[in-house]
Amino acid sequence: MEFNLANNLHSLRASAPLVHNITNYVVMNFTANALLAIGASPVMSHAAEEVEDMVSIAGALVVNIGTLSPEWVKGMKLAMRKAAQTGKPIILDPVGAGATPYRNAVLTELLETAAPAIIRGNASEIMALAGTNIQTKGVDSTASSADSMEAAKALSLKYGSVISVSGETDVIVSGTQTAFVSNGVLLMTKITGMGCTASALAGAFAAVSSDPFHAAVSAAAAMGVCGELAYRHAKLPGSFQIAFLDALADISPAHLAELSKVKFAF
Ligand SMILES: Nc1ncnc2c1ncn2[C@@H]1O[C@H](COP(=O)(O)OP(=O)(O)O)[C@@H](O)[C@H]1O
Ligand SMILES: Cc1ncsc1CCOP(=O)(O)O
Ligand SMILES: [Mg+2]
Repeated sequence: MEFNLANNLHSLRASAPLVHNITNYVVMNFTANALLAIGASPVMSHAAEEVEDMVSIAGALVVNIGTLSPEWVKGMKLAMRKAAQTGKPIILDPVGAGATPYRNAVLTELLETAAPAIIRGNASEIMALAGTNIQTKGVDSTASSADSMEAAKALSLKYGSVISVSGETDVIVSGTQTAFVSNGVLLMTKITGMGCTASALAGAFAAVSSDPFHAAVSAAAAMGVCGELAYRHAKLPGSFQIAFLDALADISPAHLAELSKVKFAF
């Protein structure tokens, strides 16, 4: 299937998919607004009592371990199992992988529960998940996406997942296919939740696409292009965050495709 970014954004807006997020306290509001802005329908829900029902009516499940605790892990596992049973794509954001043994242990449990369609993280997180000896600095990366290529390939083969590594250039790996997205601005690293937003958008694109590789590339490109558009209006973090939401809502499918810098390697 040919990659068509404009069509992918058009499909997203045409069906406004419900995206079920089990995500962290820090970014809930921002990622919900980002999903609404691009044209999806977000719901944040983590209670074990309801996650199976919620994921059953959603188009995709985004699991983000940013502020995890044992009660939430129960909800994550139930939701992931149900998503796998009902054929809903799972997007896993391994926030802070490699920072603490608890995070690493929970990630092992989650990956044993169900294979994600897409794992989206920064380079340190992806390297930690692949077993490379690296210490993540809290939730921020200490490595570049180029350093993580081997780890991303190994993880993709191990879980059959698309691995999307963010950074100056986003690298998206699916088996033997790789894509490089070189959009974005450095200021994006100075606003909390930009990576989590990339994962949430991957959920929205995955909900409307049968190809998780194309969904992950679309999300990375939409993030980067909207970052560049926002930077035309706002050069400081507070105003940039708002301008970024505006860009997500304002961009047309054709304009997104025109400004994207995506390269594929096979
Ligand atoms: N140095 C950079 N230059 C341009 N864009 C970047 C840079 N670093 C990250 N980004 C973009 O910022 C977003 C968040 O990525 P990142 O900061 O790596 O994630 P996280 O917040 O999970 O650590 C992504 O869309 C990514 O492409
Ligand atoms: C700061 C912080 N602490 C726990 S989760 C979180 C948000 C991380 O968001 P992102 O990975 O998108 O920067
Ligand atoms: Mg992150």
